[in-house]
Amino acid sequence: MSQGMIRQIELRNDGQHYFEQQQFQRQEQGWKLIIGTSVLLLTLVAVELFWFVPTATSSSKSTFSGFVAIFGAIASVLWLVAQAVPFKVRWQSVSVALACLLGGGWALLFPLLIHQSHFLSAYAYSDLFLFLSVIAFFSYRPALYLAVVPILCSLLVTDTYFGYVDNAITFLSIGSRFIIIIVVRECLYHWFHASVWHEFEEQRLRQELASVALIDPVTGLQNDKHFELMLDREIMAARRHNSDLTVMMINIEPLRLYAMTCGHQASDYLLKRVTKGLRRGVYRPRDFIARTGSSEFALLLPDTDASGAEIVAERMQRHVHRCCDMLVKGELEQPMAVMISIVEWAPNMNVRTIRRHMRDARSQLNLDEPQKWADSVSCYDPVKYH
Ligand SMILES: Nc1nc2c(ncn2[C@@H]2O[C@H](COP(=O)(O)OP(=O)(O)OP(=O)(O)O)[C@@H](O)[C@H]2O)c(=O)[nH]1
Repeated sequence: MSQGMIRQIELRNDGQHYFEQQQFQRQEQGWKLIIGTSVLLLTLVAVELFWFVPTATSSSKSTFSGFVAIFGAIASVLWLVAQAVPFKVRWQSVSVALACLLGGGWALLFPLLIHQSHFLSAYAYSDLFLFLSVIAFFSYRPALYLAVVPILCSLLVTDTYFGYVDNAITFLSIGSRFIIIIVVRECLYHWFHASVWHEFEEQRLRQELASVALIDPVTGLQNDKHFELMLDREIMAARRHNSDLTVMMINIEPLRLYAMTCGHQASDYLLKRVTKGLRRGVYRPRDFIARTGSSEFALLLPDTDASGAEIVAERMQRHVHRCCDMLVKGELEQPMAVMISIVEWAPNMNVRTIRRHMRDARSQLNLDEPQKWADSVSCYDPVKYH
């Protein structure tokens, strides 16, 4: 879960990119829907033509069979090509090709069947195909129009040519179908757009919350939870590369006394000054500082042994004093004390043992006795302690 969370934070998409991704996915579902619809409708036509229409001539049956064979073969080849090309190309050019083929195929089949067998169910099937094309291709306008316009034209041509209904009514019905297609497409598109943006915002918020949950709100440093994640990561890296790793624990007093005397606002300000001092004390980008308790900080120093860590510790003490001494002296009798314990990692240590050593090192500092507070840098030796 922890690795996943970090990866999620790193993966910051912008909204437009996320929207396009969703459109690609929607398009892929659309092809499946429209191919399934075509197969179903052709099966229905076949069943009706071969078993239920007495007027069906043998030439119309063979026209239909030949047509289905050619149509099916082209659609299958196109589908196979679609699987081989990159997703983005597939989404646009293959959608257009597939829509053109399916719409054109229906538009051609439809007048042929009516002409040869007076197969009037074709009207209902064409309307069903129109309706499902709108649902399938609404997220990509060119594909939608290439699927529906040929069928609308063939309805118009068939009716006008064969004179099934009055011309004016034909134009009116085709026009109204077209208006319905545009309106339904716009509604679906706006609904899709709104829901994708809503989802994106939700995802962004979740990422933000996850990152906030790893940061201490007062100092802006990473918190104890994040420190543990990083400690785990750095232990794995040190083990893999056979390199040094040092963990430093920094207790700063009298932070609690300062908070009790001067209030929380002043104490927050002092904490920010302490943070500034700590940040100035480290130079390497991989060094990781966290606030692990109310007056306790921890520092991870990859590729650094205990003697290197001592150099960093003394530098940190200097910077913290420079940033905070004036502030503390003005309010308290007690001088500022920066007490640092260093734990050097050894290959037999994991997060739990390091944590335990950190606790032991802390207990050696006599933090409960203010008269003993003074600047110190000590290297914790687990062997000596136990
Ligand atoms: N992790 C870490 N180690 C440091 C830092 N500064 C000093 N050290 C350690 O102290 C040793 C001696 O430090 P320096 O006297 O500055 O010499 P250096 O080798 O030029 O240090 P770098 O420029 O940090 O490589 C280094 O080899 C490190 O082990 C620091 O900011 N971060």
